[in-house]
Amino acid sequence: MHMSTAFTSGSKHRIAVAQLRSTSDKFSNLLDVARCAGWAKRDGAAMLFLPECCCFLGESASQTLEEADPPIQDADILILDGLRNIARESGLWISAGGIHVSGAPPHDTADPDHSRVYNTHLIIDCVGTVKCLYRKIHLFDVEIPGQVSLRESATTAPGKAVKVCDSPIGCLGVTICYDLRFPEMYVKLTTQGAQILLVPSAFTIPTGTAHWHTLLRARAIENQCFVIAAAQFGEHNHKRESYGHALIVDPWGEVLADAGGADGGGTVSIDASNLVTPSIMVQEIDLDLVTSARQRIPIQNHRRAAEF
Ligand SMILES: O=C(O)CNC(=O)[C@H](CS)NC(=O)CCC(=O)C(=O)O
Repeated sequence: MHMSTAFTSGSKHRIAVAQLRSTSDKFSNLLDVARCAGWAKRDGAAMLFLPECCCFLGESASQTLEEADPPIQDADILILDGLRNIARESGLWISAGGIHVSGAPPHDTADPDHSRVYNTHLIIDCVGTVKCLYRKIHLFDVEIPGQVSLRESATTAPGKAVKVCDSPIGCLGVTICYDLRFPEMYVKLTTQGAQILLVPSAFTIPTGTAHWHTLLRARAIENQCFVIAAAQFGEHNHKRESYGHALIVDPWGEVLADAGGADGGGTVSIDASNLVTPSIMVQEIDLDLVTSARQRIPIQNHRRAAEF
């Protein structure tokens, strides 16, 4: 079992959670990330959380494949180097909720030219070292007629390993977006010591409107963890728009901060017309709330899954 928090001193930590409108312009996206890091540092945060597609959101499958970062061990990596430099310069730890990394196996091994990417969530420390690399396991292949049509597996190969990562703010359970709908994954992460579940996302508007808050609060309540969900918001290109509502939920299920969306509803902005990207929400979280939620209702001791 992975026990947490060699680094944490005290139970209270300031975090910054970003809401971005990323496009296929990597330099502009990295500038937005750098601005967020500057604000997070100014406001005394220890760690910055970025959404899925934080540095690139493609306009087509072929563009996503062509523009992916090369595998992590290679030298010249535009996005990873940019993120590392931002972490070093700001002294922040960074959760980069999703970047595309090439080198994944093709759909069809008989067609090796058609390779794919891994949708990769990196945890980078304050000196620029990659502390954790998680490859998205559940891929969003969903067709809701007239509303949503996305086939992530056309560009992306699934990962196979769940990951927890120690950090200065606690033990992180590292996931991405659509993983949110698979609760067994979060139980596993919590059993491995996670205190804070990360769900960086680029949710669609119809599915976000119907499910986002409920699913995030459920994962927080049933695992008695904080949930941090950085988010994409707004129009990325003529085909793609995201729901927004970057969220911070405490282990009792209370929404501590909500960045809002086109439907309003945020705790930070008064109304939807005030929403800007990039933006961050800075919030203090207290890990004692994890302990107290687990003392109040000892779910972990009552689990009987092995018996049925
Ligand atoms: O473009 C990329 O490569 C990044 N990947 C995404 O944006 C992914 C797959 S298309 N989006 C989701 O998983 C949305 C899930 C969702 O909206 C839900 O579960 O309802």
